Amino acid sequence: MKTIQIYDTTLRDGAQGEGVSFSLEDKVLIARKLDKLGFDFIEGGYPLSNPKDAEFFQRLHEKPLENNAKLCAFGMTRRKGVVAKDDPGMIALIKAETPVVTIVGKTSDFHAKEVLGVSLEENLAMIRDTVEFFVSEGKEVIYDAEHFFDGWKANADYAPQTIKAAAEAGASIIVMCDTNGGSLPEEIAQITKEASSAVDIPLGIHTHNDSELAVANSLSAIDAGATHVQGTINGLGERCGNADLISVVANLALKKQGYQVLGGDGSNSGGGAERLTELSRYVYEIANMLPRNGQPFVGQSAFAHKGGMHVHAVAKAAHSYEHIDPTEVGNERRILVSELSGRSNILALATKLELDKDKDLMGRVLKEVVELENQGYQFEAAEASFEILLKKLAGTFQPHFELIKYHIDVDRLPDGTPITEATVKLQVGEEVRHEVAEGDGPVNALDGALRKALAGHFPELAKMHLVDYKVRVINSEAATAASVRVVIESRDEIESWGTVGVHENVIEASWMALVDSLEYKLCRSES
Ligand SMILES: CC(=O)SCCNC(=O)CCNC(=O)[C@H](O)C(C)(C)COP(=O)(O)OP(=O)(O)OC[C@H]1O[C@@H](n2cnc3c(N)ncnc32)[C@H](O)[C@@H]1OP(=O)(O)O
Ligand SMILES: CC(=O)C(=O)O
Repeated sequence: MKTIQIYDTTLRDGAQGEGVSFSLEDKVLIARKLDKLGFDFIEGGYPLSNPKDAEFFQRLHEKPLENNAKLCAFGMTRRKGVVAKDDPGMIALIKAETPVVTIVGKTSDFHAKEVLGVSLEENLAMIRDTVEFFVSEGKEVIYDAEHFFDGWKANADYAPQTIKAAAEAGASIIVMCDTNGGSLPEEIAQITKEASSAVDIPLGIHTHNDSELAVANSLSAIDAGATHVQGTINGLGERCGNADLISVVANLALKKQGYQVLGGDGSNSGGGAERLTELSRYVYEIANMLPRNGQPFVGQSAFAHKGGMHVHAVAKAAHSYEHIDPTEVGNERRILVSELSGRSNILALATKLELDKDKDLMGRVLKEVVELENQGYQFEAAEASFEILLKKLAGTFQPHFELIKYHIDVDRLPDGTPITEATVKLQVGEEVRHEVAEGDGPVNALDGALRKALAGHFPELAKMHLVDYKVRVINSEAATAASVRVVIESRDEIESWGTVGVHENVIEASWMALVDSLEYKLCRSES
């Protein structure tokens, strides 16, 4: 069984992705999470680059990681014409006080000559001096060979000299970087084999996803002998991102034979992979990014079945349309309801809700879904509305409140400020509640008034909030008389859920989606 070291660079290369910006606190939280989940190396940042990264290392020095992950500080080789110990980059790396430093250096003769503007000999000296300096300071040095594959293809005499210089100077691993992300798996395999005869220390792989091959290229290098893989959670990173470690780990733990990762036992039974979904969502949440539904293994849609024929087969044998059991990566199977559904979709959801599964009810629900989708409803992103519809048709739905009336005023002050006020009158049990609220717009005001009216009876509503509101015109040829579909996403501390409303009037469509959202929360709180 071969152990593959997993090296995470979400906090450094991941932060180089467009739209990614971690606060110091975010970085600390992510590092601790990765450590807990058994990652071998965590690259925390580039201390020369900015005070936040430098402070990150200080924070982790004061309160170190608690498990086995080694913390790495990243930097480049010494500048041309400077003695390593006097280079500000080296000084910043020493100050980071990490057990490991990761040094990026040039493999490509073009980059050395044209980009750095140094001779090929000076580039080798920069690599050698830098690695020797850190080794003499008692550091483990990981050497990231930038543009490794492109450099090797362009000059197969010079590229090996660069990694030999790092190895002879005491680096512990040479990491072959597909920096521009343009290589193919067969090239990666071939060059990895050639590199392994140039140096006798372990090889690692670091790939970018510009050709959508970062994960495949990482696996290809591992099959060709690399024992260390670098990447980021969810594939965040410069341009099109880095290899997504979620997929790399899942493939190594569950698909490929003979590899051991994240402390798993290498038995291809999920060891190390069960918390990947949790990790992926944690990083999205901290990065304040929307998760990618179609992300392999961990995305919301990774095990979502929509077509009636698929759902019919999955009910008999899940593996008929699933490559692994979703629980092996901590994900779950979802059955979607739409006009493409058959009775099997409805049956699966009724089973989940423990509803009576008579054939007649399933037929009625399916007919209603097809009819409503024809009017513009969509239940795919509105599972909570579907659940309420199912209960209504099954006769088990008990509304928690009834609308008597709502009223909305939008005024514009002389200075141009718009003011929106909503009044809601509800029957809640024996009581009539009449409340008014102001809001940023009609829906916000309506939501405020509705919650005020219900707060006394249902304090649990305080724990939920709206996270997304989408409006779509659905029969645009009818111009202003067109219907609109409103989809609202809500969440509480446990889950998120979607609801839908369709009407010619956007306020009424919003009201329908709002009411379903609150009713769903109240039903869940009772169960
Ligand atoms: C493949 C990768 O992802 S490598 C990591 C890339 N990440 C980043 O660039 C993010 C962090 N970077 C930074 O904060 C800044 O670029 C710094 C602090 C490192 C340097 O900033 P500056 O000194 O203003 O230089 P600038 O960014 O404009 O240019 C890079 C400099 O590094 C030099 N350089 C680049 N790579 C190397 C290397 N491997 N070894 C030595 N010097 C290098 C360049 O020649 C250039 O120096 P020059 O202007 O004297 O020619
Ligand atoms: C080191 C690195 O990030 C790269 O070459 O892509």
